[in-house]
Amino acid sequence: MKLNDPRLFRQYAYIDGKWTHGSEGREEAVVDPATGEILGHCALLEAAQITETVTAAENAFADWRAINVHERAEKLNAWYRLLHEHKEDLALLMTYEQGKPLKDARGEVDYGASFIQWFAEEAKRAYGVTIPSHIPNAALGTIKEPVGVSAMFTPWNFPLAMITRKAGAALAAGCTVIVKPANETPYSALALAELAERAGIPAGVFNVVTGDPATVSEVLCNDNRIRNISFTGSTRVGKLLMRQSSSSVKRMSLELGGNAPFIVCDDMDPDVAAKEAVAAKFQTAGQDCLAANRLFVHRKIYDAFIERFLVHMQALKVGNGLEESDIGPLIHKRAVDMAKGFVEDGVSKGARQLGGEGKPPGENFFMPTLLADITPQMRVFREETFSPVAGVCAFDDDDEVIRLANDTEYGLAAYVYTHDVRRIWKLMRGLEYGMVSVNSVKMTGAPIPFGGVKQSGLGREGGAAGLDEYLDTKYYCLGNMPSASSS
Ligand SMILES: NC(=O)c1ccc[n+]([C@@H]2O[C@H](COP(=O)([O-])OP(=O)(O)OC[C@H]3O[C@@H](n4cnc5c(N)ncnc54)[C@H](O)[C@@H]3O)[C@@H](O)[C@H]2O)c1
Ligand SMILES: N[C@@H](CC=O)C(=O)O
Repeated sequence: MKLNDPRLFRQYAYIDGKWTHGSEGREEAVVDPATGEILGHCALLEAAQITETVTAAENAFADWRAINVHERAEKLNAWYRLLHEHKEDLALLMTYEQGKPLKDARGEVDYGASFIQWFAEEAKRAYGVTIPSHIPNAALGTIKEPVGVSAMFTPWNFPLAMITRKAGAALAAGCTVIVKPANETPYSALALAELAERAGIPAGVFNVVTGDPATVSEVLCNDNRIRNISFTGSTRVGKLLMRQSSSSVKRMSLELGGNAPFIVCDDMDPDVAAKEAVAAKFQTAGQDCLAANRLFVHRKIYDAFIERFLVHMQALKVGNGLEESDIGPLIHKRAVDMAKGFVEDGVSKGARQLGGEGKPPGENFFMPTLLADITPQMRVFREETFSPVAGVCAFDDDDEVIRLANDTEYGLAAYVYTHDVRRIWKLMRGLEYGMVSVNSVKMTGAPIPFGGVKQSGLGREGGAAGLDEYLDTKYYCLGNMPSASSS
């Protein structure tokens, strides 16, 4: 891996401003999912080292929260600028460890950096309120205070932006942070630590620990000094962290799985809708919580839509992310086997397999596939495929499609395509999802409250709500105050 700035490639954990290996010398290989080559290693820290990290973050908290918010914002803005300055290296690191095409990796660096800048500004407006008093001669109000040391578990599909969306908010609010990146993609996180240090973020404020996920989560979830746990990943692991954290009653933000419906009404041009559906499905090889998993298309345009979808899907180039491809590898062989399982299950229950031809360019690649005529009995309908496998079925009216789309335990994001304003309103209100995007594939960004309902998660990331996840509201009552009136 040839970086312009080789110091961005770090293989040790970053604790209290120091680069640290595991105290027992244990480490794990990090593999390029496109080629299977070993890129390097990451340290497997021992439980005692995780506890020491909490101590460092706890010690740093008093000073960090006390810094004037404008000064904190200055440091965060310096970090933001460094991400842009090193965009090419960060994108390259990401493509090597995650596999996504370089153009998408560059997009993620921009996306990730935008959270840091946005929260640096938003923290200046973390206002409390004054409350007209019901108590004679009292002054009532609220102030916002940082919750304390915050631990973050982040996924391999967006190795940089899922860190900055959490850490940008937490640091801006005055919290200190411990990030545990996915073992598949530690290098983006460690490069962020290197840049945080260069930006002047003090030792102990931003820490990156690597290690066995179960060991790290056991320590962090049970430590009383950790006041907030934020996780992005599978619903299965989210539930595990909730259980582990219950002993110490922590704040929790969970961004879990999605099973996004993509609804196309009969007033749409099938080609336009199909092109958008392909864009909403195949980014990051379908390993995206926002990926359009189930396509619901009005029966009148169903066949035409499928025909155009296949044309756009088959135009996508599958290959190594370093070689101008559109679809890179899946994260590991297990994910390829999962994708095959969805196809086999659907076909065995009557779905038509469309696409998927051609020889994959490597063991971890999967050719984009559409399963037509899917039913709620199939796994592709019920589960998030997290792969380039999509399912499509026809619907006849709006009530039916709302029922079908809501027939899932998930509720993260939904897409609606129609120009009929009455249908837009009906579908938008009827869909049990945290986010509904109408006639647009792009819906995310720093200012929006990203998050789900049902088993897709708790809390919001991004926007003012994202900052609030890291702030406690303190109510004050100043009694017996000299007052011009009783309020
Ligand atoms: N929402 C997302 O952005 C997102 C991201 C990654 C994976 N996923 C989900 O994961 C599934 C497939 O990925 P997978 O096989 O790697 O899933 P997984 O559930 O085994 O792992 C998901 C992530 O959780 C972490 N993890 C596992 N055990 C943990 C623990 N005890 N404590 C803390 N973190 C732990 C892993 O390091 C990994 O990064 C997909 O179907 C998808 O639903 C979702
Ligand atoms: N694509 C999502 C991340 C989920 O996997 C986002 O934009 O935040």
